Amino acid sequence: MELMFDTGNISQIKTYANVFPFSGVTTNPSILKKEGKVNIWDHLREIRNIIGPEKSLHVQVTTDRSDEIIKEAYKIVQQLGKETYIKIPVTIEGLQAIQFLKTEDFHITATAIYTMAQGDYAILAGADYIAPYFNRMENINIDAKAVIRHFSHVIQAFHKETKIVAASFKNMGQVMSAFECGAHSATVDPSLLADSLKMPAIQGAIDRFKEDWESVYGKGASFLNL
Ligand SMILES: O=P(O)(O)OC[C@H]1O[C@](O)(CO)[C@@H](O)[C@@H]1O
Repeated sequence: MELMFDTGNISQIKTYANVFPFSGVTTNPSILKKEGKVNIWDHLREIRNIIGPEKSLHVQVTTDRSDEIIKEAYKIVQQLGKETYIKIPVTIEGLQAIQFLKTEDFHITATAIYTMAQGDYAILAGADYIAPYFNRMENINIDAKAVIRHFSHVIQAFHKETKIVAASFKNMGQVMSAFECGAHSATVDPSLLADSLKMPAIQGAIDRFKEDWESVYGKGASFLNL
């Protein structure tokens, strides 16, 4: 089970990097748009520096033709390191690029996945991760859970190495459902993760512990001053 941060925001990554046990950072052009017209290589290098060498960084290509996608992949690894995951939408051109890049030992995250067929092609092409779009599938009445269960079954039944990084979440219920259906990983906006710890019931329980403790040992008492 893995959690990834679905953000390109430096301060958000810094804030939550020491809070959540995360495995990597995923970006796409829409996520990076939110940062404005930054120097993109400096920005992505800074993300890499913050998360360190062990965690994965997923960067999406911005072109459509397979030859351009391949060139972009080379440029991305030249700028950010060979361990960078190249995110490629599963289209005819994208699939062609994925197959080629796997022969060159690139790390690939196949993305923009709405259907079982798209994911299956990417698994067969040797993608390291496939990213099914949970919320976007639900928005158009595709059964996201069935799609993820299908990928999980295919990967296990045919002994494939591909991992499912479920993506496009609008609430934590969707994230938990994705894991229950067999996703290995989920990429989530860190503020959604933080919100899941801010429930009034959690704070209520903590307040009660404090109240009980202080009723015996006095206000402000803790193991530090007893
Ligand atoms: O529907 P949304 O929130 O735009 O999400 C699209 C998803 O696509 C991805 O690019 C897939 O990895 C994620 O970064 C993102 O979660």
